[in-house]
Amino acid sequence: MAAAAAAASLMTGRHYASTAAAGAGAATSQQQQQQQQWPSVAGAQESEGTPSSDPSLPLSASQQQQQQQQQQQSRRPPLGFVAGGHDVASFTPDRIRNFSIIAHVDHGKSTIADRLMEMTGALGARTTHNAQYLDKLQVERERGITVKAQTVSLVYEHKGLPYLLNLIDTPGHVDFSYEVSRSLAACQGALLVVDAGQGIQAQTVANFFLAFEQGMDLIPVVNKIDLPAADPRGCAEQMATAFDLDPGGVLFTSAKTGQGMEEVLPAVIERIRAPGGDPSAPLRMLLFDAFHDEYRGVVMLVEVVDGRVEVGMRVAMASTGTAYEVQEVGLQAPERHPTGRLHTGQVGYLLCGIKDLKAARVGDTLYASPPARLPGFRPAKAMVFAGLFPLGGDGQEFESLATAMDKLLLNDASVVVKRENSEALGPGFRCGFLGMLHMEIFTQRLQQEYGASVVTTTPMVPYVLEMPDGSSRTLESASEYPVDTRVARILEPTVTATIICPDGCVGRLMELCAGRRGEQLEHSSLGGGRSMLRYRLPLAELAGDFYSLVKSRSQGYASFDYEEGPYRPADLVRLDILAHGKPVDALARMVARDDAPHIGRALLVKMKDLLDRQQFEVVLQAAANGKIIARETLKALRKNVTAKCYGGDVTRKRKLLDRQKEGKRRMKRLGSIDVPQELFPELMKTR
Ligand SMILES: Nc1nc2c(ncn2[C@@H]2O[C@H](COP(=O)(O)OP(=O)(O)OP(=O)(O)O)[C@@H](O)[C@H]2O)c(=O)[nH]1
Repeated sequence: MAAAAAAASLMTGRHYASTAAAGAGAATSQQQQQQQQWPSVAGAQESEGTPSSDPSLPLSASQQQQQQQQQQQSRRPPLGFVAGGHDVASFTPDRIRNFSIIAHVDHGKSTIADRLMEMTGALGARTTHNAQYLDKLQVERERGITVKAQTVSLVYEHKGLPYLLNLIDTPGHVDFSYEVSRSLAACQGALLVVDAGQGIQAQTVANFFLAFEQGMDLIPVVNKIDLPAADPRGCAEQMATAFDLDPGGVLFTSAKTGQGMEEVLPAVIERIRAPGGDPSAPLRMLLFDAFHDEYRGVVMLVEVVDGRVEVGMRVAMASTGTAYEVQEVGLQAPERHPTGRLHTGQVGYLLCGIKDLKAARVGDTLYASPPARLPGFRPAKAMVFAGLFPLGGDGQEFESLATAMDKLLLNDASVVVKRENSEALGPGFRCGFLGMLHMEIFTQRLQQEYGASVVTTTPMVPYVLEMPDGSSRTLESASEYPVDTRVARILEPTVTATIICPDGCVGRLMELCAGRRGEQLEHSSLGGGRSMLRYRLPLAELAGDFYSLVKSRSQGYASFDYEEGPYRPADLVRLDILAHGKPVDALARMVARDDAPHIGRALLVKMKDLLDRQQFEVVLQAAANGKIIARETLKALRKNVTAKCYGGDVTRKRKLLDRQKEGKRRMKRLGSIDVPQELFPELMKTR
């Protein structure tokens, strides 16, 4: 722990102050010199900016704020230096490690990241909340899952030498493996974490292969060894067998209690190779992530592959050739910490005052003079399409949705977007997502982070239509399926799904897959009471409640992952919902021919349920390829919401009417009928 105690924070002065004291014994003379210089920086600022005042008088709020700001500035190391007194230039590639943490969902990546930050002083005595620091997005905190990869730089002293460690926390869910592969491109190694109570899960296998394909150095970690049900040795053996790793090299940790955590960073330094790259070569940087800052424009996260970047330099994007002046550059530690420059092998942020959100393309190369382009990322392939429309139909709401989308797209480059016009919902966007969860998260982030109100239409997978003349085209929206023209064949995307579960659940999960048009490929035993099932399933069947059914049929013990499979012929029809005899384009969907009658009926019943506030009679019908297969009539109904308030209690009456008005504002006009916003997610779940 001596090394950990001597480790220094990069950023927060409070932490710097405490770690500097703790590490004073180990500090080098350069460090001490640097530490001594900082108070004089503060002193200079005080003498210039602060009017002298009587120290015995209480400070006003603005004076307190000013004092706090000055204290913060005074604790900050000068530009080019990081706390601990290290010049950023002293971190030559051999003293840098860029690593990631990969694991199945919930196996403890973010908690390990938090613990490492705490150990190196990057978090210090943080008390504000218990959620993981790197899970910054509201949606991440609410759902307790990581959606975006995050980056943080740590300084850690090992065998008397300071190292700059760049840690990238990654998401675990299958829908976000695109984020994982992007983060891995900026790393040379990873901690492969497994929960000691659960062992290897489907996403552990998928992430292992992602890292393995990129030739990364892997450190196996068995986490949560404090759990009563933990089987650390068994898990280590599983990892050694499944991934052909040395069982002696497995680390055992509890990120919760801190047990074994002191071995992690020394292992990172000793077992993960330093970044390659040539410090004397012309500058080349890989842009591996970006996000929008309201005041500073586009913030780019980069790995300096060769050379060095400095404030004032001009850098150009390889894809467009557009050049920008570097305004600020620094490390994420975990907040932005300007250093004035970044050297070969370092991972940090870059501000160039870019306002055009489309100018920074993740995966692009940035250079100072044209060198060879770095390999980018494989383009993300959209597997689920859905329409996104503003809740209100006016042009202003559309514009604000468009702006919100641009900002979010910068931070989530995996979404494919094009403009769409719906007869029922007006102007909006057709978006392609990596999966269902990805779609949900994207819309939730639009609402939470950018205040956009959106209506999402029923998601659809991309079908291929083969026409009798031999031509073919991709269908991304069911309303575009030609019911009047003969289609020779419809091909649908499939996936190869892997389910790992306790032996006792196999029967129930097989039944679930068979009911979803699944074809069994493999059923094998993994030993220790666990089985592996592999199925070919139509991707469309994974929409809706599939994940939750896998979980409920295995009491939460099964894990599920999939990879893309081939396209297969399918017998499908276009299912339309008609209001007053007119198809509502936003509600069209493709379904298996045999399922059309019961899905059509279920949709009408659900709509009738949700639409009971209409003020005139509405005829609802379902049609399969243009042929009516079900019908429901919604009687005109005017609820007198104030009926209960006889006796003339005006305030109560007004409250009720206000609530009714509020309800109306959340309505969306679909052709001639008003529907509540909840209609769309409810219909999505119906099958
Ligand atoms: N008992 C115990 N619980 C732990 C340990 N590490 C993490 N946890 C808990 O496990 C849960 C999941 O931890 P996270 O760190 O969010 O897991 P994650 O892998 O980052 O999850 P995703 O980001 O969603 O993939 C949380 O409730 C943690 O408090 C540990 O060592 N012991």
